[in-house]
This record gives sequence, C-alpha cells and structure tokens, in this order.
Amino acid sequence: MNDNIRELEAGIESDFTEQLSYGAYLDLPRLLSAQHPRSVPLLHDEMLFIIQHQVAELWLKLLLHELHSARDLLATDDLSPALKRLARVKHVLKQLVEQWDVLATLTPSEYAEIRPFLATSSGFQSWQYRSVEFLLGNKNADMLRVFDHDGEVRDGLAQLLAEPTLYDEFVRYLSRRGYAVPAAVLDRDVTQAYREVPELVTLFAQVYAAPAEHWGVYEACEEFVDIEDLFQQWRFRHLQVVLRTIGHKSGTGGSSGVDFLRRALDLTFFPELYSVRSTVT
Ligand code: HEM
Ligand SMILES: N[C@@H](CC(=O)c1ccccc1NC=O)C(=O)O
Repeated sequence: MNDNIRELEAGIESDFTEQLSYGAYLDLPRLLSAQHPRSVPLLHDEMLFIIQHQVAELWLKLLLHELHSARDLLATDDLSPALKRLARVKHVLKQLVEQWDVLATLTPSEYAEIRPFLATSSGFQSWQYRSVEFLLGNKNADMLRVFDHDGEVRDGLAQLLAEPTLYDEFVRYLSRRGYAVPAAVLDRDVTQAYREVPELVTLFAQVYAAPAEHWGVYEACEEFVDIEDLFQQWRFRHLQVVLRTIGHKSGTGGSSGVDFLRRALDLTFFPELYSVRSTVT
C-alpha cells in the first residue's frame, strides 16, 4: 500500500560529528549568515534585494573561473576544451538573464523604501562584473577609479586590463593556425577597447562561406556570438528592471540612470563577428 512516505535506507549516513557534512563542505554557516539588511525598521523586501545580488555575484564568480580558463586554453591551442568552457558560460549567462524576473516582482513603492538605505552603493561598483566585461573585451581604464578605495581589487582589475581578452587570444590562435590576422591586431594595446578591424571581417567571411573547412573556428565564432547575445540580453533586462523600479531617476552610483545604462547597449565585444553577417550570401 502507498502510505505516501519514503522510508530511509539503512545505509543513510547520519552521524556527522566526525564526518564531512553537506553544510560543512559548502560552508553554509558563512554563506547563510551573510545577509545583512540595513533597513530600520526591517523591510520585508530587502532580503530579496540582497539575495538577488548575492546570487548574481556567485554566478559572476563562476563566469570568471570559466572565462579565464577558456582564454588560457586558447592560448595553448586547446580549442575543444575552451569551447566546452564557453558552453558552460552560456548556461550561466542564461541563469543571470532569467534571474531578473525575480527582482521584477519588486514594485517602485517597495524599492523606494529600501533605496535610502543603499546610500551611494551601486552595481556599478561590482568588481566581478567589471572583470567579466574586461575579459570579454570591454576594456576601459576609467572604470578603475571607483575601486581606488580597495587596493587589492583595484590591482586585480588593473592586471586584467593589461592582459589579453578572450577574443585577443582567439585571434592569436587563428594566426598560429595560419589565418591571415594583421600584425596590428596581434600587437594591439590590450588595455584599450577593441576596435573593429576590416581584415578580420574578410577572414571570417571565408570561414562562414565554407564552414565545413573551418569547423572548429566556425563553432568558436558562433559560441562568441551566443555569448554576446546573452550578455546584451542581461544588459537589456537590467535596463527594463531599472526603468520599472526607478524610471528616469539618477542612480545611487552617481550616473544619470537609464540613459547611462542604455548607452552600454551600443557596445560590442566581437564586432567582426557581427559585421560578417552582412557579407554572407
Ligand atoms: C532594483 C534593482 C536595480 C536598480 C534600480 C539598478 C539601478 C542601476 C543604476 C541606476 C545603475 C547605473 C549606475 C548608478 O548610477 O548607480 C546600475 C548599474 C549597474 N547595476 Fe544595477 N540596478 C538594479 C539591480 C541590479 C542587479 C540585481 C545587479 C546584479 C548584479 C545589478 C548590477 C549592476 C551593474 C553591474 C551595473 C553597472 C552597469 C554598467 O557599467 O553598464 N543591478 N544599476
Ligand atoms: N544603482 C541603484 C542601486 C542598486 O541597484 C544597488 C545598490 C546596492 C547594491 C546593488 C545595487 N544594484 C545595482 O546597481 C539605484 O540607483 O537605485
């Protein structure tokens, strides 16, 4: 008879006085005691606001782990494992995009109550987010200023600014594989924002004209486009959530708000991979 209960099996571990438990392995006491609402009296919705950001920061941590690895694998000519990393990056980005729906349940009135307690803090000061942008190619030395108060973080970002991006390593890989990458791209100042190079559009046009002959490279190009697509979706959803919660108010970080965020939608990580689309016949 089905009594709608699952009996425990004899082998189920239950004494963790000496053995490793789930909570100990994951350091849950620390993770779950890191939510510190600042509102007085306590506002119900501040927990949502804190956890939404903390979850995003955890996913950003994994993104950085995978992106660093993908870039380093390209530098050693290991294309297939690099593609495996990028496939995971895409799934994480999808989680970050989907996650906006939870925060979108916050009404303008609810957020207006929390907002004074945020003071000058803002997502603009997320160093993990800025690191992801740098690794993907959106280099901007001006972004370092807001991290001056934290030497370790600032130095880490300055270091990343001086390193090649994922795409820099991809074009270097292409060059080693015999593709005609101009020297100016290989020798570019990697601290600067990446600017479109017409010769690379020509190179990718050859790849897209004969995918079967360039399969690995073709696959990598499409992974990059998927990643940029998802990243733009994240930026757009952020914009929409900002619009529905604070409208056209200026940001706690000191920017104009939605107008400033909207301008990020014009940025591109892999310009040639979009330009090549106009050449495909
Ligand atoms: C009610 C929710 C939110 C509002 C109203 C909001 C608002 C804003 C505003 C106005 C800015 C521009 C900078 C400033 O002046 O403050 C900004 C930047 C930013 N926010 Fe949010 N945000 C929200 C949620 C989030 C969440 C959940 C994240 C996830 C980590 C996030 C991450 C960022 C990042 C990374 C930037 C910098 C973007 C860039 O450089 O283009 N925000 N946000
Ligand atoms: N910039 C936001 C504040 C904000 O959203 C925020 C504040 C502290 C920690 C994370 C935040 N999220 C994104 O910017 C605002 O202007 O309301």
